[in-house]
Amino acid sequence: MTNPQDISKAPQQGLAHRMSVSASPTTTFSPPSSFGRPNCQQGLPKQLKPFNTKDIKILLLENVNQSGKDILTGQGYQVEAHKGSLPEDELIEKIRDVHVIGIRSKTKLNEKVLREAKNLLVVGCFCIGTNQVDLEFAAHHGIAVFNSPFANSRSVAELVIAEIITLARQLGDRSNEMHKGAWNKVSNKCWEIRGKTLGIVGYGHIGSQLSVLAEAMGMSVIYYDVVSLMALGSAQQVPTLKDLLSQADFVTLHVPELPETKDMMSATQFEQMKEGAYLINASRGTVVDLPALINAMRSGKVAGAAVDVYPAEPRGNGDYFNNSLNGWEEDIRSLNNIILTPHIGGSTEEAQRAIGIEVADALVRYINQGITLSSVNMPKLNMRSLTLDEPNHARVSSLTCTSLTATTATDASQIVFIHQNVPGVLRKFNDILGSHNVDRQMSDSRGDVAYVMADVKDVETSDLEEIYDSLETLSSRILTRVLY
Ligand SMILES: NC(=O)C1=CN([C@@H]2O[C@H](COP(=O)(O)OP(=O)(O)OC[C@H]3O[C@@H](n4cnc5c(N)ncnc54)[C@H](O)[C@@H]3O)[C@@H](O)[C@H]2O)C=CC1
Ligand SMILES: O=C(O)C(=O)COP(=O)(O)O
Repeated sequence: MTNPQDISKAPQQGLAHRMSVSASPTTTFSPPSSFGRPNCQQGLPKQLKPFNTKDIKILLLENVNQSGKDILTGQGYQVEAHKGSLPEDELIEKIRDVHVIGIRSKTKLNEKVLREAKNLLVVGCFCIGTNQVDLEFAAHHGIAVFNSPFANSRSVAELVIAEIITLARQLGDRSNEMHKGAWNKVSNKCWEIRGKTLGIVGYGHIGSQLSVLAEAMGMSVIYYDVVSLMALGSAQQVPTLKDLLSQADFVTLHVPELPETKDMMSATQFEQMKEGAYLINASRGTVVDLPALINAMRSGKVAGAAVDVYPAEPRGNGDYFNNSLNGWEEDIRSLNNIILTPHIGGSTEEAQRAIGIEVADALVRYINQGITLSSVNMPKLNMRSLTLDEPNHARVSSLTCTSLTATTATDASQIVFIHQNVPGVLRKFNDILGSHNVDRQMSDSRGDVAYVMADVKDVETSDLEEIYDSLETLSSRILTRVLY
């Protein structure tokens, strides 16, 4: 096993001493010795960076689970981890230097921040939602984004089940009263949930899982979604949100943050709800107009609510949460029968451990081998055989976590070229590679960004550098990487 080499200092050694970097305890990825110009922001100074695993700098924010950190440090990457998110100016300062950033739902990677991320190759969202990242800007600048699409779905669904009963029985209020020494035994407006109708808005991973659990407890389930989706059990899709609101005793929201879902529940929609119905929001804070919810609760139209997500959330634990953060005039905390939780829908040991593994594995596969299979903003490509690799992760999870591991099936050098999806690029790409032994090649596009990978056999480092330099001159180029 050779020590990783800094190619910018000793490029001639890259091929002769093929890298087999310290084997990760969790993966069998082909570790790269590689070079590329991760500085993909057009117009910015070029920067040659070696990508030996120990040179990869990773910034993890928002308390990413140890399972993920272990995988990343196991690869030899430099990992800096923070418990909370960072103020934007600090984030900008730090993101300039790193190749990889791992975040959860709070850190906003908007255009302003990403523009500064001159070395950034990839973003790992250690959560489901990716609304906090400007995905298009990232793709256009060669930054792949990965998430964990369903590892915390069950946790959210279980929380919602707990909240349905808690609201129906006013458990929050009774508990608060007891904490203050007040015995208040009431049955007025406390209900069983058996036979009641649950209206699910957004029948995706979470909504459909919830549907099954709710039916098991004797509820009738209706759902509204913008696409026609197969009903699980006896659930029924309704054609409009209004239909759902007029029939549901409990309304629960499971849509992503999108322009179309902003204030999806506002004064008009609260009016359309049944008298004394309940609202649960564990999706995104922007989906509910909270002042309108407060009015609906004060008028008695809405008998209770559970809110897990807010338009503006504190940066980390210990930070004060109050109205001024969101600019509401009325204090949501003064209402009866309202459960307020600090965005904990996906916060279980099981979910966080599974997310840590899934996203860290995706990052390793991308960094080391350019595999974009589960990316949310890049064409999905892989040229390596993937194997299900359970034992590697037994250490971090005894649950159902399996991991797709890329095997080192080739001794070829790999060229990764992210480019604008315009006519003629593949011809130019193949002209550049033409005189070499191209073992395998794959390409795909997603909108106006395209991705091509090629395995090239029996090439000298000097040839790879020439290929690299030639690709860099193409006007369509977004990012070139050479992994070997
Ligand atoms: N509170 C928490 O800790 C967590 C919150 N979330 C949030 O929950 C959201 C939903 O998660 P998943 O179920 O995994 O997403 P998903 O993508 O599997 O399902 C979302 C569903 O919403 C539907 N949809 C989109 N726009 C809609 C609209 N305007 N009207 C009606 N339906 C619409 C989609 O067609 C899809 O079926 C995530 O995007 C995330 O923001 C996710 C995990 C944890
Ligand atoms: O997975 C999601 O989208 C969530 O909202 C959970 O976010 P978190 O990882 O708890 O910040």
